Amino acid sequence: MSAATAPINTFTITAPDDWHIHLRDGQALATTVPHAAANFRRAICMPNLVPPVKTAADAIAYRERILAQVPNDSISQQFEPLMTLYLTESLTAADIETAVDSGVVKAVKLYPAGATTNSADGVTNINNCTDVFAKMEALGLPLLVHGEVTHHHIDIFDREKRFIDEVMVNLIDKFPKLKIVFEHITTSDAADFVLSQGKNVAATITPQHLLFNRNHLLVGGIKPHFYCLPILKRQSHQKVLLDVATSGNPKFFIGTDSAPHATHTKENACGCAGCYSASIALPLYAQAFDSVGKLDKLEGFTSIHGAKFYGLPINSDKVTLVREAWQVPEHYPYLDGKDLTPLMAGQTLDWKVMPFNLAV
Ligand SMILES: NC(=O)N[C@@H](CC(=O)O)C(=O)O
Ligand SMILES: [Zn+2]
Ligand SMILES: [Zn+2]
Repeated sequence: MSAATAPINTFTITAPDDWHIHLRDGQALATTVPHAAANFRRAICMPNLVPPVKTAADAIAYRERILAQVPNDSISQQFEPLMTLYLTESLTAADIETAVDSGVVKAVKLYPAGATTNSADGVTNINNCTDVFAKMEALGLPLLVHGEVTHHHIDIFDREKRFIDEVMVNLIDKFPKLKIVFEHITTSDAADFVLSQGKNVAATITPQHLLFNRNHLLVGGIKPHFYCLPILKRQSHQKVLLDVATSGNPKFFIGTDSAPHATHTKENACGCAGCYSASIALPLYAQAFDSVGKLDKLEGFTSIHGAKFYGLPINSDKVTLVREAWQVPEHYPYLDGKDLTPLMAGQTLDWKVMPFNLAV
């Protein structure tokens, strides 16, 4: 075999961040924070707690609860939780100023009411948020969007596309300079839409939407651990997501959407939406990029593009990935005597993050 075709077996990249994670609260933090802190230097922490993170004061208090669970080792100690506010129709422009002044709030999250887990307090009429959007646009505070319409008559597989047509287009029309992250995009429509917009519009992509499609969820029996929102789409969409993620375009970056739900709430007649991936996300992304021969584009996606979009410095330290097969744990302890089943539980992955013991 010539040197040019020899597979890469170990490589080192700038330490990654996660621009979309759910750490939950209370006892859940004892499981989720060590995984996040071992694998990411910074993480945008989603505000869909019960009750949600609605004010700068809530965000400051939540940040302290997260920091209290960061392990003592030198890698984890670098972990910086970046906080978000949950957009409600009662949030005001003054609240946005307070949030920016706090220094801990880095974005505001828009959940259409009823679109996903803990979104009941979200936005019903986006026109009630114009003052908030104007202030965010003026101050450069990003709006993070769960982009799905919620009308009962719209097919679940069409909800992202309909959101683009019915909401995103108008939003950008009214606030052309607003920084927007279209979170966890799942369709070629969303990828094309982001590509067609200016630099202020970017997108996160989860590992599951790069590696899987709806066949993985539904063929040969229903697989609740592949169920998340927005739902996995057909393979043609997966392919486009993989194309844009591995293209080197800075509009697309990591956002694991790691979203823990206790095993019994997913393996259930009415199973919760969300895949837990914080402990395995980097190997999963490596696997996805490797599958199309684009490992050289991984670092931009995991460690550079997001920081630049948020106007934050690039991490100065590095992580090493090694090509070595290992088995994902069947579960992790979670909450009081419950457990948490990660994505790919019991399956073999090709890549390990070093130091391995810390990461998983
Ligand atoms: N992605 C999911 O399926 N679930 C997330 C919510 C979200 O990000 O939409 C959760 O909080 O469980
Ligand atoms: Zn979401
Ligand atoms: Zn999410």
